[in-house]
Amino acid sequence: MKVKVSRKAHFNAAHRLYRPEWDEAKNSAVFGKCNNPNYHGHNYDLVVSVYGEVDKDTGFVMDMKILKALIKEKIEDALDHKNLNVEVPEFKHLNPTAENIAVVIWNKLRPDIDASKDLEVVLYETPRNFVTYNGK
Ligand SMILES: Nc1nc2c(c(=O)[nH]1)N=C([C@H](O)[C@H](O)COP(=O)(O)OP(=O)(O)OP(=O)(O)O)CN2
Ligand SMILES: [Zn+2]
Repeated sequence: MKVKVSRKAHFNAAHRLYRPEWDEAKNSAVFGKCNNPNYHGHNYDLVVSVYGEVDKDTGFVMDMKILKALIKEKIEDALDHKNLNVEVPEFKHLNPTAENIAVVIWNKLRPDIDASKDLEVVLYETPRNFVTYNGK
């Protein structure tokens, strides 16, 4: 029997969407207000889901206590109240779009989730804009 278990998390962070090799006119045309050189912030909501067999002895797919601690250590401590472009190494040369942030989060969590389980990350950049990544 397979079940999906999910844990919500939250962080806020600043970012700027731009490509340094493009001039200001092109960055402005493509990224609009998200290209503000003084950055801007979002309250990101995150849903991390693990899908797999329910263990017969524990009744768990994965212990939520462990998932909670993992998200805190690997994601919230690394991203919360940070300027993503300036302070988070993964975005030094990677545009911190919602898509790219979701992929970075998935890659940070994957090594600590049992290989027999599927991992999915849903990241809300605004209450109405959200992206999903499952490693495929
Ligand atoms: N495919 C993507 N498109 C956009 C991204 C992104 O990460 N991936 N990011 C942005 C901006 O950073 C930001 O999300 C602003 O988006 P916008 O739709 O303008 O949202 P609002 O601030 O108006 O807030 P809503 O609550 O969603 O209306 C843009 N595009
Ligand atoms: Zn933004």
